[in-house]
Amino acid sequence: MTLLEDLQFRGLVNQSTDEKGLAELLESESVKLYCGFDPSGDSLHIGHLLTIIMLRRFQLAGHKPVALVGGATGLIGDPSGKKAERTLNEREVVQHFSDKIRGQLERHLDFTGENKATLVNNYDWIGQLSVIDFLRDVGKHFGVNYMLAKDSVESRIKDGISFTEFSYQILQSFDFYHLNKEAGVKLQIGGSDQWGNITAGLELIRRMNGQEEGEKPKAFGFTIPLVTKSDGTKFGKTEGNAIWLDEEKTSPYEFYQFLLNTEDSDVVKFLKYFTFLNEKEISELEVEVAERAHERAAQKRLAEELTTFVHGAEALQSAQNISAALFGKGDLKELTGKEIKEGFKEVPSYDVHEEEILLVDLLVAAGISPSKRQAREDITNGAVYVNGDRHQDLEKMVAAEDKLDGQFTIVRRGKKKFFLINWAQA
Ligand SMILES: N[C@@H](Cc1ccc(O)cc1)C(=O)O
Repeated sequence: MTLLEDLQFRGLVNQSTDEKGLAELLESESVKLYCGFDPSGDSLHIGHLLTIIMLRRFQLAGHKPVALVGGATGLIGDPSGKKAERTLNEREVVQHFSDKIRGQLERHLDFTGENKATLVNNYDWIGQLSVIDFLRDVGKHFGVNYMLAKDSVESRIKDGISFTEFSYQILQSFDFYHLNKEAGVKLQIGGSDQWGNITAGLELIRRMNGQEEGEKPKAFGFTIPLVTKSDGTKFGKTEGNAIWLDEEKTSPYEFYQFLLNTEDSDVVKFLKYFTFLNEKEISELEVEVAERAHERAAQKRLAEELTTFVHGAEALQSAQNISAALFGKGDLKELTGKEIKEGFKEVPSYDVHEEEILLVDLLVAAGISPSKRQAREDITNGAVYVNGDRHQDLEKMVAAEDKLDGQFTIVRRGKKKFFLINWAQA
């Protein structure tokens, strides 16, 4: 299978310029391709992951990915796919975001070997551009009508768009021209909302090179589809929060659980999009979904592959330990302090300042049982677990031997109400 055939199989081809020409090019040489990431936040999210993985796919097929950090374009703001004008971030903030994004790209791409990835920042060339040069040398090639007809602009005319965001497409076009001329980049890829900016860049390359319309193109554009879910809700969010690649913002455990919870109706598509499993492996998992959906083999594989890709094998192991301890046969007492913190981030917690405390008193103080009477009843009924062990003794003291990692005790009431007890350092 050629790279493009593989991408077709995965459903990853949204739009492409001159598909036949591109197919020929990709089969005949090692092609430099780029994708840009604007620093509009301090982390990339799971939506960006698809384009990062795309760069990897090209790289594995022998091509050379260039990841661009939009140090300059991030100061302007891409109107593509946005319903309203953005507020500009301070320069220092964009600088800080750029550093973060660059670090993430460095983690997820491969910078070794013959067709190693490279990183660039468009501030390095756009930052130098004088307004006179920009308007004379670049702006002259853009017709205002052409610019107005782009979706990103057209959809905003009614509610208003600043000259700043209106001009964004010229900057991204200039990047493509610059990278084509200076580094031999022949292909730009991006999400489906980037089609307008990418084709504007191709037009600029053609004009700057004095080519006629219809002449053999010097460069190509390619977009991947927007990730959609069968239930119509937005992909990449849980309870309104985005799934970030930064482990401080979304822990590997949360990331793992997010993928594990993929619907049966989406999981095969996501395996195709996000993993490097081949056609045969994917169709085997497809059979699993159809015949033994409750075992969630496909979801497990998806979660494993992606957690490893983003956070590494050790983090996957941790995420699985936490999941087992919380939902399965795992042992809470085997968890490290870090794993406990990750796994119990969302459960109610309570700080104890004493060295030890009577279990009955703890249940009341921490609000686990509503009254002392109820607390006694809960214990004698066998509804109370300390670190996974049931305790029915009303005299039970929670003390040193119940402190996990010297710091935590996990109390459970009933089937799945967890509470985290923090032993405050004396
Ligand atoms: N406009 C792209 C990012 C980008 C920036 C500069 C480029 O040259 C290319 C792409 C986005 O918002 O996702």
